[in-house]
Amino acid sequence: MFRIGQGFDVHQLTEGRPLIMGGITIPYEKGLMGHSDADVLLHAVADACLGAVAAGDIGKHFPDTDPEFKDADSAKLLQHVWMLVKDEGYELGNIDCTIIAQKPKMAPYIDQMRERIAELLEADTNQVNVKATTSEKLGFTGRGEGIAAQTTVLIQKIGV
Ligand SMILES: Nc1ccn([C@@H]2O[C@H](COP(=O)(O)O)[C@@H](O)[C@H]2O)c(=O)n1
Ligand SMILES: C[C@@]1(CO)OP(=O)(O)OP(=O)(O)OC[C@H]1O
Repeated sequence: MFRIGQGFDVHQLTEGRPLIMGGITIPYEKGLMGHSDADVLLHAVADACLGAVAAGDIGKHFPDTDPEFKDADSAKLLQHVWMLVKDEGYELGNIDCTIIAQKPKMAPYIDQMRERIAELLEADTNQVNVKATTSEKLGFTGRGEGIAAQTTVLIQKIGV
């Protein structure tokens, strides 16, 4: 049995914060603003996983009004989400992610992100794809005001 989920997230770029994408810190003059570490890619992955098991979204599980999640490591949030998926009896089929960012260039860091996401989802790197696109200087991503990420995940029932 298969289930599919999709996730989408946006965070604003600001000075004075590290840029963390897919669990990897990327050298850049700005970082993403948020209650947590604002890892927009891991948030989209977590939302896709929650969607696949009809378990709501990360705001429901980790409210941004809760001081416990202030500056939270999004990798830890995703590990918690993945435990919920596993508890339902599923493993990863595959996951495909898109980062929408005018800058910085993500290409040099894509494989590290794939490896980290695979580790968090207890899967092989070849089950994880991460890609990046600009929005051709259009809209908030194109103006460099923020970064968006979207994800589609397929999970499959273990042993079926
Ligand atoms: N932040 C980004 C955006 C894009 N890339 C890579 O560049 C390719 C071309 O991007 P277009 O938006 O012009 O289609 C894209 O396919 C990515 O490989 C990137 O590394 N980082
Ligand atoms: C992750 C959480 C919780 O710290 O906060 P943010 O980092 O602001 O992220 P967002 O994607 O806006 O929503 C989920 C939040 O509840």
